[in-house]
Amino acid sequence: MTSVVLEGVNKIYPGPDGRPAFHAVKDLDLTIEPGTLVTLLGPSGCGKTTTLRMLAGFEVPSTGRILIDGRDVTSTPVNRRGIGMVFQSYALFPHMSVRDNVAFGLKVMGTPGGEAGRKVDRILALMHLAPYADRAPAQLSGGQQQRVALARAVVTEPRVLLFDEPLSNLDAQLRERMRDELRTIQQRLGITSLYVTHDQSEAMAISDRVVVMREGIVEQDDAPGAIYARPRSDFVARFMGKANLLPGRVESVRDGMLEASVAGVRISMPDGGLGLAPGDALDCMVRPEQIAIEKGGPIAATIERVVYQGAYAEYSLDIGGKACTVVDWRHGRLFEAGEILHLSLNGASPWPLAKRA
Ligand SMILES: Nc1ncnc2c1ncn2[C@@H]1O[C@H](COP(=O)(O)OP(=O)(O)OP(=O)(O)O)[C@@H](O)[C@H]1O
Repeated sequence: MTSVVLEGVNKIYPGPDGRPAFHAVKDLDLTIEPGTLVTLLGPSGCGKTTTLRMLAGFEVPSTGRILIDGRDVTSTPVNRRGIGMVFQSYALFPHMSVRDNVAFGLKVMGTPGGEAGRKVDRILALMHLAPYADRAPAQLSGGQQQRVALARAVVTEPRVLLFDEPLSNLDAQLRERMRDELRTIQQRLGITSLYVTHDQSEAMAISDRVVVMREGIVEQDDAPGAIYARPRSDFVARFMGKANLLPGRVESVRDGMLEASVAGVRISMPDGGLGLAPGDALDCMVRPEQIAIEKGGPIAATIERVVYQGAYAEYSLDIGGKACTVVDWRHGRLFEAGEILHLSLNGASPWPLAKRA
């Protein structure tokens, strides 16, 4: 299995006059361990696609190196990097059958007919595409077309697979199914992969590691669970889902844990490496699903807005002038705007986000 390393990579795009104009990727260090899938996640324009295109070979880094299996490929042409790609637009050949689309890369590589046929058949079966082998792409659904695009990318046994928002053209339900299929295939074949998306739930579901980018800089590079539970910045906390930032004050710090008074309740949490000391003010992050609505709970909150979501209800609350969101699926009835709820942080895993002045 293949490793990928981007080392001190910068990309500065030239302006119309040819002079350096836009710093799209800044001092990027990124390692993709063999067989794993790493996702670049971030808002539009943060440099995800530029990074992917540099790894593919479509863009040349302004400075820095790209290594595949320890070999410097920074100036190796696209077709010699052993990379397979899956895009948002499936980019299938419309006049060719599914089988010929999938076989195309093998043909270009000069794989002998018999061997190519066997490889194509194996991939078509693996991807449940065998019944459609003789159809044209236009006779397939969007999901099936994307599966053909994936089959075409993996049949040549690339060392690295790149995905650029591959599911964006699919409707929500199909997107979820394809996401799971894609992950299963990637893991089964053990192909080292880089995946680009701006959808946080897709990133969480599919990745071994998530790299959150903002304005060309890596904000955090971590396992999905760690990024969600222990974000390193306000930006990451909010990008990964709804986050309540509750003000508090540090009471004590010991052995990597701190005790703080948050919304009038004493709770303990990791110190988050923030160098906090007793008396410091802090912002403490608590995810909405970690706050329990509980009779006799110590925090009183007024409901401002209710959004019913079927499986759960989302409540926008006011806690002494501070906005807070809670989700609830335990109670049979919906609470209403204006009602007072009592909340408990028992069972929550709060996380200190920032020291406040
Ligand atoms: N060829 C180019 N010349 C100049 N600037 C560019 C060029 N390509 C991209 N950029 C700029 O670089 C920044 C990063 O672009 P990039 O496509 O990598 O972002 P992205 O995170 O993939 O965004 P999106 O999710 O919208 O695709 C953007 O501000 C973009 O305008």
